[in-house]
Amino acid sequence: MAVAEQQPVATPPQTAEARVPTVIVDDVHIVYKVYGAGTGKGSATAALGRLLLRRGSPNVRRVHAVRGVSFTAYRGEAIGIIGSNGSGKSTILRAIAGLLPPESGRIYTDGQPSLLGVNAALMNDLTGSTNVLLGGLAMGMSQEEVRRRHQGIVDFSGINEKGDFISLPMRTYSSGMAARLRFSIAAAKNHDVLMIDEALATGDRAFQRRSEARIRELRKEAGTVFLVSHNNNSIRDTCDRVVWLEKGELLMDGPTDEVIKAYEKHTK
Ligand SMILES: Nc1ncnc2c1ncn2[C@@H]1O[C@H](COP(=O)(O)OP(=O)(O)OP(=O)(O)O)[C@@H](O)[C@H]1O
Repeated sequence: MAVAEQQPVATPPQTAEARVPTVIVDDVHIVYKVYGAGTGKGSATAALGRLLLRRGSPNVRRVHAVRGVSFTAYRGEAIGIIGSNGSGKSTILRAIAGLLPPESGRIYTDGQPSLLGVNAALMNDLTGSTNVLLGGLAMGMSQEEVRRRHQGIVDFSGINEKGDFISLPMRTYSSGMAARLRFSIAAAKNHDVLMIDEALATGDRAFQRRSEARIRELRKEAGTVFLVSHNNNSIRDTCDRVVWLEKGELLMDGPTDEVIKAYEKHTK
């Protein structure tokens, strides 16, 4: 329309130029398929019969864990992901990390997202020290770089505060100690997108403070940090934005205080 064409083109707000998207989650659905979940017989003969008749297994159960979730994360943001047990928080992180394919919808990422989960694989029979080396190499550091950063990583983890534990096998560590070492190895590198699943919950207050400070640094270095946690204080201290999932759906996405207030009201 002629009138519309004469309208001046609106200039985007200043901040829009500075905001670089790092992760775009667009109407994502994630479905787990659980095999052998039914009550039918699981015998080899029955399976062969199904193969011959070209029928699927009757025992596949579908768990629709994430339902139509959309949001965009920007460089320099720390985003908390909250919600009750089983609401889909870990699932969405695993999908952003590329470990789970969405059933439908799309996920775009800029740079390589790293998922630091409580289950991140370190070798239990190897010493903490060797795990620092292997973990550093696995993240793409050179041997020289890992050697240079080794002491810093050990100090950050606080593993040696009560004796020389770093030279003992990881299986001698408590779950909290192991989680602290995992976080310390991962946080030694600058990440484009770092996703942390509950790792902070296991450390003591001093370690939590160090981790929160490191997360702030990572953000300054232009990364994006996602933090899944049941600890609202951790989220408050670290994140400026929060995404609230419930039963796989996005209930709220906004400034930390607003979303946590609504969540606390909901859970009371
Ligand atoms: N490997 C799996 N196979 C089948 N279903 C799964 C699997 N992992 C998770 N689920 C289901 O997907 C849903 C979401 O689980 P998810 O672990 O993402 O939740 P969460 O919000 O991280 O929970 P929590 O706070 O307890 O860690 C749940 O219903 C769960 O039972």
